[in-house]
Order: sequence, then structure tokens, then C-alpha cells
Amino acid sequence: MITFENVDVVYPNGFKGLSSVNLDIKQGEFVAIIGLSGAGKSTLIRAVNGLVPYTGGTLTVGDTVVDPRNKSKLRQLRARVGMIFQQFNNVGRISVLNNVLIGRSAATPTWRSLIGWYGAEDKEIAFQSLERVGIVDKAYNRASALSGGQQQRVAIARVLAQDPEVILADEPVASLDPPTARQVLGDLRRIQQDLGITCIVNMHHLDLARDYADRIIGMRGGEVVFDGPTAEATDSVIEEVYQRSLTAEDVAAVEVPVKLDELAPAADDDLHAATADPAAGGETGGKP
Ligand SMILES: Nc1ncnc2c1ncn2[C@@H]1O[C@H](COP(=O)(O)OP(=O)(O)OP(=O)(O)O)[C@@H](O)[C@H]1O
Repeated sequence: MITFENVDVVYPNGFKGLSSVNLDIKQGEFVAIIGLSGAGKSTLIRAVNGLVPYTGGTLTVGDTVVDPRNKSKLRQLRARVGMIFQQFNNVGRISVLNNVLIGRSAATPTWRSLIGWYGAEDKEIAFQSLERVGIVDKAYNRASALSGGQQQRVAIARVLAQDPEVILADEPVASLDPPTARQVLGDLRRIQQDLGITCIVNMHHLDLARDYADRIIGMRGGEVVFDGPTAEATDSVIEEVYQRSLTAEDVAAVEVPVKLDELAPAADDDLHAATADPAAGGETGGKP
């Protein structure tokens, strides 16, 4: 599905961001990219949709060779390859529905998407996408009025509205508190499995990568230094990737779970609200 053959990225200042990367990512795989800051995780993800132009080797998505110099081919590629960012990239002053409809732009004549004229079928797709991420009741809210977890769900719905073959996610949960991060990643995982979408996700926390990914790719200095099934990404393997011992911060993105029997009975309702449907107010929002 996605193939890197000896792919290099040399940035305009001469810095080598990727060095001879060889990868074969299958359709429907959920792949986590891990590595310390500066390892080349974003560079690798962004090379797939041409946001970062690769400078050597060959990169293909399906049967399309990614050609960073060919703008019209890149546009066609990006219609098939959705991207989610750490900071959600929603338009805060417009409704959630209109944010999701932006995902229909590639399938809509430019003049119509510029004036926000989307057809009934596009709206149906947008509502279905919101349904998948559990926030259809927020369709007419301003995007900026939502919690961080809900805003990332809007971004996921926008990408789903594209009907993508691939979703690239660059630190999608790094701005969220740990429980919300798990809820959002869990949604992404469920949806990509249901729809057979290939997902490549950069992650900082090992426990998230291990809990949600099929496969882990470890990077260091622009090179792939580990590539294997999640079960093989043991602590010692990751220490080899990082070239240092693991810290608690590397591993855990979870808070210690609250034990129900330690709570006063009166608090049960609050706890239920905080752990149930995030749209019901259980999320604590994103950290700016
Ligand atoms: N536009 C650029 N010009 C020159 N060097 C760059 C550019 N973008 C990134 N780099 C360098 O390439 C290397 C890899 O960067 P990249 O953002 O891919 O790392 P990363 O693993 O995603 O790190 P982080 O976890 O901090 O986001 C870093 O040393 C970075 O400084």
C-alpha cells in the first residue's frame, strides 16, 4: 500500500531528515512511529503526502508514485490521504459541520467549496462521519466551543469525510490529557479497523503505541532502526532505539485509575459522567 524504497529527505539547509528509509506498509495496518524528538517521525509521515518533499529514492501510495513537484498529482494524492495534526487544525469560528464539510472539498468544484455550497450527499457524508466519532449532536456548535478531545474528533470526522485510503496522524493526542488521549486513539483505531483504512501515527508514549498499533517503527537520526509487530517492541528494544534507558515519561500516558470502591457513594454519578460519553462533558479538554 505504502512503499518507501531507499527514501531520503535532505532539507534545503542540507540537513538529512531521512536516510535510506525502506518500508512496506500494508493496507489496513495501524502503524505507530516512535523515536526521540528530532528522530525524523514527522518528516517520515509528511513525506507520504508530499508536505515534505523527498529528495531520493521512490515513495509510492497504492500505485501512485508520490511526486512532490507535480502539484496536480499531489492534490489528487491528498484527496486519498487524510492528515490529522496535534493542534486539530479546525476553523474555530465556523460550525463543526462546516469544518467536516471541508473534507468534501476535493470532491466538490472549487468555486462551490469556496462559498460553502455543499450538496445534500456531502452533508449526509459529513453527518455520518460525525456519527462515527460520536459528536453528531455538536454539528451546529462553533468548533472553538468544543473540548480538545471533541475538536480532535472533528478533525477525524473531516478526514473521514474525504473517504481516505490512508490517515496520517502527526502526534494526534499530544495536546490531550491522558484519558482523553486514550478515548480519541481508541476511536481512531476502531474506525480504521471498521473501514480498513491504513493509519500511520506518530506517538510519544510507548504505552499508547503498544495498546493501539499493530506494528511499531522506531526511528533515530532519520533512519528506521526498528520495525516489527507491537509484541516485539519490548523495553530493551525501545531502549536500543532511544539509546538510553526508558523513563516513566516515555512509557506512560495514563493517570492512575480511580478505584470505584475508594469513592464516596455520592460521587458515583460524577464519576459516571466523567467516564461516559465524552460529548456529555466527561472530557477535560485540550491543553493549548
Ligand atoms: N524545514 C526543516 N529544515 C531543516 N531541518 C529540519 C526541518 N524540519 C525538520 N528538520 C530537522 O529534521 C530532524 C527531524 O525532524 P522531525 O520534525 O521529523 O523530528 P520528529 O521525530 O518528528 O521530532 P519531534 O518529536 O520533536 O516532533 C530534526 O533534526 C529537525 O530539526
